[in-house]
Amino acid sequence: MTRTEPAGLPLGDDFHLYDTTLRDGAQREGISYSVADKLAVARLLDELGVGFIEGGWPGALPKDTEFFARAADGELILKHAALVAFGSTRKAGAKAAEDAQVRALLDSRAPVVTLVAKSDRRHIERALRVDVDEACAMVADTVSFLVGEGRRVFLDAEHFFDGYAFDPDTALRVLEAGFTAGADVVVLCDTNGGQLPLGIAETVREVAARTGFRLGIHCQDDTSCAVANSIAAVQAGATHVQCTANGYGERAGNADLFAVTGNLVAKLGMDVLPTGGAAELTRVSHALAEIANIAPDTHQAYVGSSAFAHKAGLHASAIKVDPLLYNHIDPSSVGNDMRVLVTEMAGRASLELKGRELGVDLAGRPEAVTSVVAKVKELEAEGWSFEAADASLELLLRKEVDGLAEPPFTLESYRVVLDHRGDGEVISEATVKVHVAGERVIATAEGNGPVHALDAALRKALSPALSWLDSVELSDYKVRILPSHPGTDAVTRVLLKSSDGDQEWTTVGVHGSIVEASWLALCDALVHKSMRG
Ligand SMILES: CC(=O)SCCNC(=O)CCNC(=O)[C@H](O)C(C)(C)COP(=O)(O)OP(=O)(O)OC[C@H]1O[C@@H](n2cnc3c(N)ncnc32)[C@H](O)[C@@H]1OP(=O)(O)O
Ligand SMILES: CC(=O)C(=O)O
Repeated sequence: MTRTEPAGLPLGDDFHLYDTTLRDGAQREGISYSVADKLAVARLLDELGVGFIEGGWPGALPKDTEFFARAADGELILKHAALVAFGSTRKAGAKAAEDAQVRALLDSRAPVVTLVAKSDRRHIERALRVDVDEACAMVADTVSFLVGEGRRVFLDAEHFFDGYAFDPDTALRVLEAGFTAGADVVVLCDTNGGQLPLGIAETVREVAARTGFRLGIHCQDDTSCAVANSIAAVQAGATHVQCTANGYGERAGNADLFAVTGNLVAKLGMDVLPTGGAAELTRVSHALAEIANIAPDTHQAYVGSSAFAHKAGLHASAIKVDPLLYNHIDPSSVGNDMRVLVTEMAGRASLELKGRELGVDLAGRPEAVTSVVAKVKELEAEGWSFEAADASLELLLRKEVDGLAEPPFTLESYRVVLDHRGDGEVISEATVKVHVAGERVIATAEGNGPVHALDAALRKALSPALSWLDSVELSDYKVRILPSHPGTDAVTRVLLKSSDGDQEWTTVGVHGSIVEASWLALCDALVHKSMRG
């Protein structure tokens, strides 16, 4: 097969890790990147070491036009990646050289252009409203024009898998039109995301055998198989894989860059990132979630904060022997950490591992371990939850193991009243009576709610004696009402996150009253701080 070679651009790269967060990822409902966001995303992806960053569609979206202009004017210096402009082939019946959208791709000054082309005959005839000859001419004309202008061109064959199943000859003719005109890679797209891995692998293998073209893969996630489909395509011979950060994308999203990369590196042994890049996966995933303003998915494979969190006691007992017995990889190889959760599902091994993490020496203390495990199970049955409240768990553990030092204060009583005034304002007032530094102190304070008032009164009572108190702030407060079991009342669980500027710690309180549940969590927070110093 003869073809026009792109002028002066490298073709020797064996495998392409291609990111389209800034174009296809931005098609996710709820994402709207500013130009500054786009530049920040591109810098992070480049730091990670992807080979190609698709920056958007210049000429179609003003923000994307500006992004490419600012990038080319020096605001984006890429060390690893090449910047890619995305756009469609020329319009039917026109000339590529005169098509405004095609010219905008050149004007973007991006060294690489990815063109989207329809390869399903039904789309060609019904959406483009042209015949297959004209569809192929649109591809060939646009590719050869851009290659002639010195651009490296990739061709995204939209709806390829559906189109190939419906009419393989048409689908292959579109690929051939692109490849012979000089496209470096023809990318088989599962645009509707309806494929499954075995079918993808079979088609990729068959197309590779029939054409000999360099193939890429682009999978949407409508069957929740985009990552599996992408990996299957690579195993079947694709050497260019398109993904988006955290799987952001139209509808159900795209293949997640972090899972795809994790699999390529850890499972297939492919060096698709520069040295040290894999260990950056978790950091970059979270940083990109921050820019997209989407909370990270804690259960995301490889990079989620729960991806290596173990709750089951049986897992912990094996992990104690060797962490790899229950982890599919070393979490640090992708920049993540293993965590052991102590809950009602814990066994002795879970607590021993947690003890190591918290710095509590449990060696030679089997009775204490057994007793704390039993206590945790008992409390969790009543509605307590320690998996997110390490500080309360540590207090429980230390009390059993070495007996806690004297708490910094003891409570004699507290009282909270709610005052609904004539003008509609609701004020809470709390009085606490505590013993601190050998004295009995009574303090009263107001707050905008009962817990706020109680916290304020306690601080007023304690701060003359406890110098560190002012540094402690409540940084998060979560309340959950737990449904009652037959014959019991509902209980309230409060999780309190505290911070002293250096560290954060979480405590838990459970009671039928939200005020008492909050008080228990608040006391644990202060006792924990005084113990840690
Ligand atoms: C599978 C994907 O995700 S591909 C990426 C899709 N991304 C986007 O669509 C986001 C950016 N899109 C846009 O800003 C606009 O849709 C634009 C600027 C591209 C086009 O806007 P408009 O000119 O108003 O046209 P509209 O969006 O209604 O329709 C698209 C036109 O492109 C044509 N078209 C669609 N695909 C192709 C293609 N591969 N090659 C050439 N023309 C195409 C359609 O037939 C239609 O032509 P018509 O106007 O003659 O009916
Ligand atoms: C190109 C693309 O985004 C798709 O076919 O899904």
